[in-house]
Amino acid sequence: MAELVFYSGTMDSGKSTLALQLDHNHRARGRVGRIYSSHDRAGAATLSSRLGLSTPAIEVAEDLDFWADVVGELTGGARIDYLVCDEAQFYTSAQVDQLAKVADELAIDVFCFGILTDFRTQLFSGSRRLVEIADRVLTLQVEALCWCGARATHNARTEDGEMVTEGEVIVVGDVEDPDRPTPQVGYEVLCRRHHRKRMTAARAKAGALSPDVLPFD
Ligand SMILES: Nc1ncnc2c1ncn2[C@@H]1O[C@H](COP(=O)(O)OP(=O)(O)O)[C@@H](O)[C@H]1O
Ligand SMILES: Cc1cn([C@H]2C[C@H](O)[C@@H](COP(=O)(O)O)O2)c(=O)[nH]c1=O
Repeated sequence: MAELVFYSGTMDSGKSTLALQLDHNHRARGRVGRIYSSHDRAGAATLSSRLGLSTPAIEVAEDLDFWADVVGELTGGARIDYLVCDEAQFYTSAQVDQLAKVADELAIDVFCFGILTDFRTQLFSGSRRLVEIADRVLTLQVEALCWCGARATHNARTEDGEMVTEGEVIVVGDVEDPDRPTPQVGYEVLCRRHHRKRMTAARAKAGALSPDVLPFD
């Protein structure tokens, strides 16, 4: 039985690396895959990892129909054993339904990778649908860490180091180096406690300059 699997984790938790590794392992055993991504940081029609590896991919625009795309390829004589779908949070709910149909009706394994929630802590459309209908939802084992050392569970958007909670849902970007002098729009992974308090690494550093007074709130 083919499966629809959702690998999820915060930004910078190794999802794209795992997607590339999974594709490599399947290809090494003679299986044929089809790779999709959406709004990758390295540009359109690419699946890239921060470890430096990347591969061409089919760009998933809002009007891409996975079912039609895969059936078209098969009808043209291509072989497809599995799909790798990165940045799946950006897919529409209907596209995730199409992926489920591909798994169920065409016996093609579908491996999706993506973040669960946006910078406002709300589920992305694609992730919501995947949580609802995937056969398995797996959390990545390599945990990204908050600046305090706790497991990072939230993706914060920052402007000049300050966390923001309003704006467009999709803004392609990267996790910032907190030591960069004047970062513009970027992302930082935080634990829930520090996301609630809007305490980014930059703010924590600024706060450390004033003496600690009990209670530490
Ligand atoms: N220089 C490095 N050395 C070792 N590991 C690194 C290095 N740079 C990045 N990584 C690893 O790569 C992970 C990010 O991989 P990536 O696949 O791009 O993440 P995601 O797709 O989840 O955003 C980091 O969490 C870290 O484990
Ligand atoms: C939280 C959040 C993220 N994004 C963007 C930023 C990146 O381009 C991708 C996540 O990629 P990664 O491989 O998991 O690091 O998503 C966004 O557009 N909106 C958000 O709220």
